[in-house]
Amino acid sequence: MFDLFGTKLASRLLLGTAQYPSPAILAEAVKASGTSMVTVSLRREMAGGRGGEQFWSLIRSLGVRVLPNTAGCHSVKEAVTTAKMAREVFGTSWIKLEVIGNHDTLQPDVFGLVEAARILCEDGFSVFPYTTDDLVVAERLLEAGCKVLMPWCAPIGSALGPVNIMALRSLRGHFSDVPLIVDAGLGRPSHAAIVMELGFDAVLLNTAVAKAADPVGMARAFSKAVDADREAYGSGLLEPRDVAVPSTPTIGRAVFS
Ligand SMILES: CC(=O)[C@@H](O)[C@H](O)COP(=O)(O)O
Repeated sequence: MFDLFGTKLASRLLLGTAQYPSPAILAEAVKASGTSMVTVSLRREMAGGRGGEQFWSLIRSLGVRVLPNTAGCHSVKEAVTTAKMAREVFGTSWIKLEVIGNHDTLQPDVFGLVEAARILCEDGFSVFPYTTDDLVVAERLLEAGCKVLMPWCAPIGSALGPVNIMALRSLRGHFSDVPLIVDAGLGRPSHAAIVMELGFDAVLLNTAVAKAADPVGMARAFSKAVDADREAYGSGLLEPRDVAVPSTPTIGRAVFS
């Protein structure tokens, strides 16, 4: 069980809902993933007119928690306004906060992110900030009132996997009591396995499942990797070493005369 703001989530895999080949495949992938929470972009779906309404009813029918996000927002004002609209539409004060700072890398504007996070936390939101793996930014977000952090492991949609393991390990080491969810850049189940073995609490991903040849199979594969490597982390992984250590006993050798 994964505890977030006093809410218990059965799965440590969070799933995005964009870019699936069809609504039916999205629904099947969500089921196969066993996820307890999906994220939806308020701006993208509201722009969809009637299609948007159908999308909302599909999401509601999945029976999982919804984490609205501010994807597509490039300023503090846009992000704060979108978060407030999401609170009304979904009846939740949980918000995945994105303030994009660069068009090419889609990396967060960390200055705007901290400012928007402060405004929303003061307004009673539970803010899930999509951030970089920068330690100082993480400290500022916590000071702003965030109780959970969502660092990227690589740019959104890149499928590169964890490109800076040292930074991720450092975040985990510094914030042992803060729920840490890797968000964005995961391309394969083995990438999710790596971050779960580092002790991250959960992962959020979208593109790797939605754009797979078989999104349903890939959702299931990610789910297994997340579960397996959370259990591995909790079971005490061996530290690698440079020297050989015999794994069979060296006493009681047979004596030949
Ligand atoms: C779905 C969502 O919120 C994305 O912004 C998220 O960051 C996922 O990234 P990937 O598509 O790289 O998994």
